[in-house]
Amino acid sequence: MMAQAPVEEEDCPELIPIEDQDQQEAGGKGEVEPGHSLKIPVTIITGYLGAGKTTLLNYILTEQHSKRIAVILNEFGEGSALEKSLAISQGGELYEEWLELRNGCLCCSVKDNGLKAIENLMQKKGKFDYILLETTGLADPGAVASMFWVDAELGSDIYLDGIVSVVDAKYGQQHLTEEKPDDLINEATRQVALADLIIINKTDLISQEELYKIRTTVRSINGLAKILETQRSRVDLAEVLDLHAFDSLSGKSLQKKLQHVQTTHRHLDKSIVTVTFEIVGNTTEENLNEFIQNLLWERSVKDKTGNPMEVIRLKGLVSIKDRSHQVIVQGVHELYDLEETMVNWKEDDERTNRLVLIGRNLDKDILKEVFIATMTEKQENS
Ligand SMILES: Nc1nc2c(ncn2[C@@H]2O[C@H](COP(=O)(O)OP(=O)(O)OP(=O)(O)O)[C@@H](O)[C@H]2O)c(=O)[nH]1
Ligand SMILES: [Zn+2]
Repeated sequence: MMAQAPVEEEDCPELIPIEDQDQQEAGGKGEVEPGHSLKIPVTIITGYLGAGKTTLLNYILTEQHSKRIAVILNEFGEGSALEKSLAISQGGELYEEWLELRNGCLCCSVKDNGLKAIENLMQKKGKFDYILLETTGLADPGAVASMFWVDAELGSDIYLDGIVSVVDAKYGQQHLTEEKPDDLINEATRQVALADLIIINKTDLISQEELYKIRTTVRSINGLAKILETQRSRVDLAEVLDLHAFDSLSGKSLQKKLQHVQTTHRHLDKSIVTVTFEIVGNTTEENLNEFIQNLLWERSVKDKTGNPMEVIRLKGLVSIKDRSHQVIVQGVHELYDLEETMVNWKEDDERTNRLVLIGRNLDKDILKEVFIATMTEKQENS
């Protein structure tokens, strides 16, 4: 599975074992559940060709001195290249090591091998504190994300922290509106739709008006992600790292965010949009699973003209009957996950379900109806 390039041992400093205790106390802020901090976050950095992904990586590596970061340049989907370059920063130093991954199929076979390769590397070199993964400009980050989004029960040492999407301020508009054959969603749009954080980079190259335009386009696709504007991908690292976008730790912040989701009405039926709704009451785990599976797996939920709704990303906080805590719902492509948050419903709280869906052919009214129907149907039965 794993092959090393000839130049290795002499050039590469060995990683020093982490002083677990100190590290956790320094970085943990006490809000991390036990066990969780032992896992290593992976941030996926995506964005169209030349948008500024590598610039962002380099910026993070030079700014960040307290963490040992492994950088993975992911060439999935680029020809038949099986080798992945891996650079590890230790106090700013960079060195390279080649990993060979079999990546015949993007979604499935890479999944295990990719993780295994990183885990092997950790065994050999000691643990990293953080993993940054740059996808190619044409990658579908959803496929890459599913590779890392594995259940805690599977015992992986790694967890998906967030998806960061870099948008080229100058050419982004063009990339995002490009039409693909066969009604496919273009890569740039998919990358924006899936992002937890969007960085509009190269703002030095455009006017205020153009900036407004690209920001509006980005926002209309993804109404949930935070948007930053940068030159040379210079960002506040706290905005990029440790987002916990995929786990229950984001429960509190998501609650706030969900109240400020921006949704736009667009007439182009092919466009990717963000839809959000809130329904008062309780659902059950069974109902909720059914609702999500109908959307993501069966594709049986249709819009007014009979087109199946296509969901790229799904997020929500829901109230499940007889559960004291709010439950977070996460979906990327066909993968989804329900997880109890640490936020509990107070006695006099009104129990509600707030969902955000990003995708195409999404009709809010129909979605609401379907959600409500599933709730009441089962209530009658029980
Ligand atoms: N003018 C300007 N140029 C930038 C900025 N950020 C990055 N660049 C330049 O844009 C080019 C592409 O940047 P990269 O960071 O390599 O972009 P990338 O997304 O990693 O590109 P690929 O991996 O090839 O898809 C480089 O020449 C950068 O120096 C910026 O804010 N303004
Ligand atoms: Zn790059």
